[in-house]
Amino acid sequence: MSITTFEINEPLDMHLHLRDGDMLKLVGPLTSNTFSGALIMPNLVPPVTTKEDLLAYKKRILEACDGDAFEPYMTLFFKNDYTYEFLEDIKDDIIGIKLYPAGITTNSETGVASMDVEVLRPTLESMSKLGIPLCIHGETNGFVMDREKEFMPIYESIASAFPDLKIIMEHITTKDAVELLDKYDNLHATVTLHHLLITLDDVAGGMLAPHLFCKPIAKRPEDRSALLDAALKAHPKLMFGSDSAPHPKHKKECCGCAAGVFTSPIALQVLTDLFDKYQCLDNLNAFVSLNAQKIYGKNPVKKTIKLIKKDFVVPAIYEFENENVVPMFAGETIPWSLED
Ligand SMILES: NC(=O)N[C@@H](CC(=O)O)C(=O)O
Ligand SMILES: [Zn+2]
Ligand SMILES: [Zn+2]
Repeated sequence: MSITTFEINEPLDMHLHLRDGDMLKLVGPLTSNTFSGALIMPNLVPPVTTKEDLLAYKKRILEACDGDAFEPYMTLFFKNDYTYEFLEDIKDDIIGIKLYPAGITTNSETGVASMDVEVLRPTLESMSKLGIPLCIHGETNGFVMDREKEFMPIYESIASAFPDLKIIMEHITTKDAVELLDKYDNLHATVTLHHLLITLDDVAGGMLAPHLFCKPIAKRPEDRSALLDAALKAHPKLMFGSDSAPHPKHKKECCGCAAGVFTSPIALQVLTDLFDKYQCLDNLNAFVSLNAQKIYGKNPVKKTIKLIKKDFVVPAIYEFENENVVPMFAGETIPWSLED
């Protein structure tokens, strides 16, 4: 008999871009009304690098998510000159520190210039001692389809040099990254919804699909299958991280399209559909909450989201004041809805 209702407890999105200003006011509630918590990326302009900015940003997020039982797990933008004292002082306000190689993705210009372990050693040593997890956007600046694969030796060098440092390979897109997960105890990963669904063909195989363009770019069918296998069995070192990355419509539908797929408002419905199709709904709560709770040692606010197998027509666009954003599956019908 086919399942027609499903419950997700304490859903967590462990990789999320909420932006700021009106965009934050637009997208914040689209996460906070369904998720218990989310790991908030620090790539604002300028990036979040001080305690003052971090706490002020957290306050703006909580205001935007008006009254929802929701916890933003804050991250700091990695700089190689953070002192031990600074990190010790901020450690209880953050869930981790996000490292971007300079210029590799949206608003990462002030990221690190070198991924050499010796160059990064002082900061990583402090983080390791203080128990602060390191989240990484793992791409080189090589050929676009090879950037993540080429980053694997860098993950290996950091994982082996700092065995006590918790490392999260963010938004993995390749079979290589899935395989690396099992090689080092201290390596974990997030995977997005869109990378479980699409390949490069969906982005550029026919008419160009700017709303599916993101970093890292979607890869090959064998990569998608490896990611999907790991997600469907709720591999214990893998967590859901939507990487929902809103950009206004005019920045997506133009020459020089910004990278990022906006999935927050449809993520839980489409994940339910996907896990249902493969008869793996029993593993969905682990993938979307329990694994992250264990990896990060968090005890999220109680929230049960009820889904029903009923068509939902995804809005063509979400708007607030002067901001707007086009979601994945805009204008399409998806088979699962949130219960009203
Ligand atoms: N994923 C993306 O394509 N874009 C993200 C940045 C990132 O997560 O790399 C963004 O902030 O827009
Ligand atoms: Zn990234
Ligand atoms: Zn991201």
